Amino acid sequence: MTDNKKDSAGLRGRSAGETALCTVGQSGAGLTYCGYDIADLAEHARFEEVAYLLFHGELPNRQQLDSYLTQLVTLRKMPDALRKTLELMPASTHPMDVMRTACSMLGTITPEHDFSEQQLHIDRMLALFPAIICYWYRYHKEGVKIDIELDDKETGSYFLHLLHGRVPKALHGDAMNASLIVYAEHEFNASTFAARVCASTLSDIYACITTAIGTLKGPLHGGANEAAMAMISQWRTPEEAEKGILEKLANKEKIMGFGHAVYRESDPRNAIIKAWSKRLADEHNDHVLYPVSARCEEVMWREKHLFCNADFFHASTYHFMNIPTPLFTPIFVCSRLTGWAAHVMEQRSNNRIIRPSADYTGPENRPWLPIEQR
Ligand SMILES: CC(=O)SCCNC(=O)CCNC(=O)[C@H](O)C(C)(C)COP(=O)(O)OP(=O)(O)OC[C@H]1O[C@@H](n2cnc3c(N)ncnc32)[C@H](O)[C@@H]1OP(=O)(O)O
Ligand SMILES: O=C([O-])CC(=O)C(=O)O
Repeated sequence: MTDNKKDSAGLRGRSAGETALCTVGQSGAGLTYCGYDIADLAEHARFEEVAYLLFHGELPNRQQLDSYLTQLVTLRKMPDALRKTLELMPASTHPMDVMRTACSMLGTITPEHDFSEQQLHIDRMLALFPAIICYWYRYHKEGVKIDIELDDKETGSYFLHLLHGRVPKALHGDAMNASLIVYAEHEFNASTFAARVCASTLSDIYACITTAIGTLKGPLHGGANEAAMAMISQWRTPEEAEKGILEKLANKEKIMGFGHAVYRESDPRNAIIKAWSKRLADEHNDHVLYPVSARCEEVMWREKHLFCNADFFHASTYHFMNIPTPLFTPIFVCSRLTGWAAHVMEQRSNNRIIRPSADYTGPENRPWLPIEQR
């Protein structure tokens, strides 16, 4: 039998290539995008500035940012065939399957013929992804065909406007902006690595992003924010939360939104998103969800030395903005698309097909056995 929990399982701790996009967990620099600290970006930048940084390696100046924002607004045009596909998908479809299918479908309508076109395709996805999920959601849940060609300049406010049918409060636009920034990029995480593997075969950009969406869906990766919401919404008081967490730990259950493959002591994004959760909890006069979440954090640290990752306080943050739980991971897609796309471009710029080896653990060579003798 294989020891499938050996230290190297899951390629943990092994370098699988180079990147100039991001550092994760280096001492003295918890998380940086192209050399900029995540705390500075989340406090001072707009998400589209960060997207530009990841795509071009440098922050835009005012004129570059303005023209990029305008370009993204002009790309908010849903092809008819995609609109019809969204209407045809069953209301019971998992929202991440909507994203995955719509991305793939977009690649049939506006295929990437040549890598020289990559930036336009990436920008089109960035412009359209919020509309894809909100159009599908509101069509199936409310029976309305929403107008997606709104003129909100920023992706986060645009998403909330599409979802709720009104211009969001500035506070909520800012919370979404910070959320999109902290989710944008994270080195060789599973979905990004999957995108790079796909890119390394010289496949097209829609194939790479579709691969990444499928990989992000799982509860051990992007799906953890929804799983965390499902968990915390069971509890009405911090005491109930403490009891519930202790029971889960006793049953050897994984607690979603805790732990990380790279960070050991804390996830630098947690302080940022937790602060947003607190601001929104105060705005809502909440005395349940935030204290319950804070108690989970305390108990997990005390019992297991496990800390909240980027997903945990996203659950309450999104909930306070009245975002339905099934849309949490699709929002992650709208953001991480920037990191995925930047990695695809980086892979393409210095490509060799990614093809590691495996340590064989199967039977020794054996003679062929005719079917009658088995
Ligand atoms: C955006 C993101 O993708 S962030 C990650 C989102 N995912 C989650 O929140 C899911 C919950 N967390 C986990 O499953 C894990 O912590 C992962 C997948 C993130 C990382 O997995 P690994 O790198 O294997 O974790 P690590 O090596 O630190 O695990 C050490 C031990 O802690 C345990 N552990 C890790 N996380 C948790 C958790 N959330 N709850 C309970 N126990 C945990 C592991 O089971 C392991 O114990 P074992 O050796 O007895 O099996
Ligand atoms: O890096 C990882 O393993 C998971 C991830 O995508 C993140 O934390 O944002």
